[in-house]
This record gives sequence, C-alpha cells and structure tokens, in this order.
Amino acid sequence: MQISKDDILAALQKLALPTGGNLISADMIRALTIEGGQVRFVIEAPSPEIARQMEPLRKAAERIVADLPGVTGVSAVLTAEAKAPALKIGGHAKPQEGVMKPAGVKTVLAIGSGKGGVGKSTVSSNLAVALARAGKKVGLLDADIHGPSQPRMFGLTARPASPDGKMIVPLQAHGVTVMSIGSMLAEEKAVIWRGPMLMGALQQMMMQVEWGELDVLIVDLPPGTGDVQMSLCQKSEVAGAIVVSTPQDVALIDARKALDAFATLKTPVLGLIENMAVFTCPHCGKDSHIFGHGGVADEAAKMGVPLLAQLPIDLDTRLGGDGGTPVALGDSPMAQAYAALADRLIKGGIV
Ligand SMILES: Nc1ncnc2c1ncn2[C@@H]1O[C@H](COP(=O)(O)OP(=O)(O)OP(=O)(O)O)[C@@H](O)[C@H]1O
Repeated sequence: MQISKDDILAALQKLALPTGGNLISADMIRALTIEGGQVRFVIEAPSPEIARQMEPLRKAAERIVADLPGVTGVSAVLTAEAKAPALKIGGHAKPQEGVMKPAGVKTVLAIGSGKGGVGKSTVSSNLAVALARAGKKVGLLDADIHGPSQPRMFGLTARPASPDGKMIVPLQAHGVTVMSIGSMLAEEKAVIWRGPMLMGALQQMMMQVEWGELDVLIVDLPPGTGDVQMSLCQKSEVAGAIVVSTPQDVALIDARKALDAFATLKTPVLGLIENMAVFTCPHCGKDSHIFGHGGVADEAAKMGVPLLAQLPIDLDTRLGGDGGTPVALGDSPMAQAYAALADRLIKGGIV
C-alpha cells in the first residue's frame, strides 16, 4: 500500500509540543518526501537551543511514521532556523488575505521574457538603478527563483537579516532595495521546487520583506510563462509588464507567448525592449546584427505596443552585470539609454 503525505502529516499531528500545539500546527515540517516506502522529512526548530531539546520528539516522530502501514524506513532530521526565518524550504503559499502587494509599495512593475538569457535581469537591474538615480524609491524583487542573478548583478554577498524572526530586512545596493532568493541560499545551491513552493517563495519575498515606502517594485520574472508569472499577475496588482527580447526568431516566438500570457492574465503590457539589437565593432566601427535586425520593432508594431528601447550588445553592460556595478550607474551611452527609459516611464505616469 502506498503511503500518502496526508497520512504522514496526520500521524505527526498527534505529537504534542511541550509549548502547546503540535508539529503541524507549529508549521515545523519541511521537505517531506516519499520514495517507495522510504519517508524523509526535516523538523525545523525556531532556534538551535530548541532544536537540541527536541531530539526526543524527533525520535518519536520517526517511530510514529515508521508504524504506519506501507512505511519501510524513516529519516527525520532536526534543523534550526539560523537568525533569519529565511524562506523556509518546502514552504507552500499561505492563504492570502487581500492583494499580494506590500502596503508601502505604490507600483508593481514586472519584467518578463519568453526565452531565457535575453537580458531580462540585466534590464531589470539597470532600470532599477536608473529610476533610483532619477529620484524614485525603488525595490527589486528577483523572482527568477531557479536562476537568481540579482545578488551578483548588485554585488551583494551578505545574507539578509531578520531581527524579529518574522520579517526579512532586505539588502540595499546602488540606491535600490533588493530581495532575491539567491541571497538566502549558497550560490551553487540549486532550487528544485515546483508550483506551490515557487508561489510560497514569491509570496514570502513580497509579503515577509520590509520593503518600506517604494515608488516602484520591479519584479524580475523567470523566463517563460509559468507559475511565478501567473501567481504574480493574479495575486498582486501589477501596473504593467515589460517584455525583453532579442531580435532573434527563437526569442521572438517565445516573446509572443509571454505577451499572450500577460494579455490572458489581464496585465497591461507597457512595451517591448529589444536587447542585443546590434554590435558595433570597437575596432572598425562597423555594425553587425548578430541576432537579426528589427524583429522586436516589427513585433511591437504588430501587437500595437510601444518599443521602449533598443539596446546594443555592449561589453560594459556584461562586465557591469558580472561585477556588481550595473552600467546604468555611469554616464556612457548605455547608461543614458537606461536613463531615457526611466524618464519615459516617469513621464508616462507609470512610476
Ligand atoms: N546588452 C547587452 N550587452 C552585452 N551583454 C549583455 C547584454 N544584456 C545582457 N547581457 C549579458 O547576457 C547574459 C544574460 O543576461 P541576463 O542574465 O540579464 O539574461 P536573462 O534573460 O535574465 O537570463 P535568465 O533567463 O537566465 O534569467 C549576462 O551575462 C548579461 O551580462
């Protein structure tokens, strides 16, 4: 007989905590997996001292699960939250009262793409910096949970603190308040979560973070049209989305899908950005259209949405991204292009 997660949780619910409640009501079970008859889970204690006192409870939890029919082996591991509550691994989204939008945030702006690697995170970081330079209070939420790149792009290596164990204090860099799951986990650690856990992480990064008063919260979405994009657009009040694409056909096909997804989710598309539009040889000055030419402009015209910017392939953009100093901090033509984009959003009353 195949054991179910519900059977296990029901059994664990019977184990009372000395402080009242039980392992389930206190939300202490993480990463519950069942493979054949082998059950594994983590009991997360609120502090290392409490974890030490909970050893008898861990053994009792193993015993009670081992007694269930269909269970051939059990491994329960005790961990303690460090100082921070962090984003509890394996946490699902909790029922959300009202809109998933932090109280002090005026505008939520989503940056999406169909295909990966087209420069969505680069655009998000530089637009955030450019808006901050224009005097706006800016937050950046890195919702690319499987491939977070904002800590690197902002040069952030610290882990956000949580003095009260409930709310996370986000990090600041280059005038922008930044929150990324990449700041909560080791850089090489893979996140292998699906739907409900991705939604839980998004909810926590939105609602369990002290964003403070912000004119705009930019959300750097994962590529594609998956759970995070859907969850954000359905549960948060997204003022608009910007879709980044290269002029390449394979990117454009996916960009079209992203546009279609935003339309289905009734999120207004503010416009398209063509990234890596052209490469100008620094030696001979000749332009090469490495990823094709004009495709994004044509697409924007076809869809009736503005083409917000055409950004060239630029070495300093790549170096700035890798080095934690976004190119928009400087005064190069690229920085000016981002300043112009920020200005356009401000003048358009979006931010
Ligand atoms: N205009 C540009 N010129 C040169 N390099 C760029 C440009 N835009 C982005 N890049 C570089 O391309 C790489 C991919 O960019 P980025 O991570 O922003 O893409 P993405 O669409 O967010 O990718 P992912 O789907 O993995 O999140 C990075 O190394 C970045 O520095």
